[in-house]
Amino acid sequence: MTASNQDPDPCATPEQKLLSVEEARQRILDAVAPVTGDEVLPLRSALGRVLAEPLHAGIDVPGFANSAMDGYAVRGADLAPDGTTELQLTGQAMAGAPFAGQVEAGQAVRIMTGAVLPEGADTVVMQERVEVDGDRVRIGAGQKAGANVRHPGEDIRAGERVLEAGTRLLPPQLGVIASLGQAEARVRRRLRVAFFSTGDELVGLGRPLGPGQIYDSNRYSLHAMLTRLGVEVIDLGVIPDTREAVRAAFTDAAAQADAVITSGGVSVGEADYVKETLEAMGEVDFWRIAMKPGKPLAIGRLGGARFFGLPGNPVSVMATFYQFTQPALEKMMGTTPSPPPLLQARTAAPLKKSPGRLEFQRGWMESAEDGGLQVRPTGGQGSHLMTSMSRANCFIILPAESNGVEAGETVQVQPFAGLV
Ligand SMILES: Nc1nc2c(c(=O)[nH]1)N[C@H]1C(S)=C(S)[C@@H](COP(=O)(O)OP(=O)(O)OC[C@H]3O[C@@H](n4cnc5c(N)ncnc54)[C@H](O)[C@@H]3O)O[C@H]1N2
Ligand code: MOO
Repeated sequence: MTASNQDPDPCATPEQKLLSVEEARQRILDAVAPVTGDEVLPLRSALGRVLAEPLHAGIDVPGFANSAMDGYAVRGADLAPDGTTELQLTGQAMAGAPFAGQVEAGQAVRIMTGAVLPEGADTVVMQERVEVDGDRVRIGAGQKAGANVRHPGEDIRAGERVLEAGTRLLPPQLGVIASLGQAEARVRRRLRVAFFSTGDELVGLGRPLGPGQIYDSNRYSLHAMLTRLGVEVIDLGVIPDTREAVRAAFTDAAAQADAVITSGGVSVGEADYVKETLEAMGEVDFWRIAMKPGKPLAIGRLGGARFFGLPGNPVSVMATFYQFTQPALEKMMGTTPSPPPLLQARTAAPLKKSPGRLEFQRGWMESAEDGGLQVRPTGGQGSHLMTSMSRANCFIILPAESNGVEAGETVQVQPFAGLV
């Protein structure tokens, strides 16, 4: 927090009231609703989809009492509390091939993990605790009656509501549904999201750059974020900067999508056709948010579709998508937005910041030697500098009023990714 950290914020406009990130997120969430429509899908096609109705169990899981260990099924009452117990081996129970008889007093049955617990037995002694000599089984002292048995319905009871409507079907949920023997799930229809880029400086990949031109990279990061979110991606390409082309693109997008996303053209620059067309065709608000990157944002409606006009700078696109668009799209998909948890980490390097806007700096967090979390910035923090984003695994979130952080101070971090 030295004076040298207080570089002036080039985007600071103190005369204007900026919306807080929290207020903007809440307003956007309040404005959207889940889309209607569902379909039945085989489980293998349902990854990432949202359950349209609660899922009830048709069977108990486990369906029968079974062994948690490879060992010997016995009657607990036979186990001598202080000495060795000697029993007679009378058969075997394999997973999928139950023992047909009954375990009587003084008897034991060889049993494998997952095999049905034979009638009469209520306990499994793991084989490491047992000596076998022909058909004699000797069990050491200290084995507990009732041990190593998995009970019917211990995980799921028939009739129970196992998953709520709105649950995202990820690997654990698909595993649970499969354990119930259900081959299909009723899920919400896929959300349709159209997006395109505008700007005469933008060139598609693989073409040579003319003077003042840049490659259209935002459409690729947007495509990737939308694909990971699990929506139907409608990529309308780069739209030329003419009134007719922009109008046609918006009409096309609104006709086929639930949400339309653009990047660029939402700040105070010379009026381009995006702003003009939006105002003519829909209801759109241009907001200024107290965050960096990502101050300007256009939010509204275009025909039946929701509109998200993200700022053009490449890091701003990603930061505003993660903070605003993703939660809104998740709500439209019928699920509850689940932002990554906010963690505390010690910064390994000083972090520059001017007071004014909440900042989402890009960082790399990892476990420190003392077991805590440590984070360091990944490079230049300008909203046009994508390499610092590409080397990061988290945002370092610095409060609006902060004027920088010294190495060793604790900061808030938000990881980019969870487990698949
Ligand atoms: N006088 C002011 N100027 C700016 C302000 C301000 O408050 N007053 N805000 C700045 C901030 S913050 C941002 S963010 C940008 C946002 O501007 P726009 O959303 O209008 O975006 P553009 O001007 O169209 O583009 C900004 C920047 O991003 C590049 N860009 C645009 N599209 C793409 C794309 N598809 N792929 C890669 N890069 C793209 C574009 O070339 C510009 O460099 O405004 C500041 N200015
Ligand atoms: O806020 Mo802008 O999005 O810094 O570049």
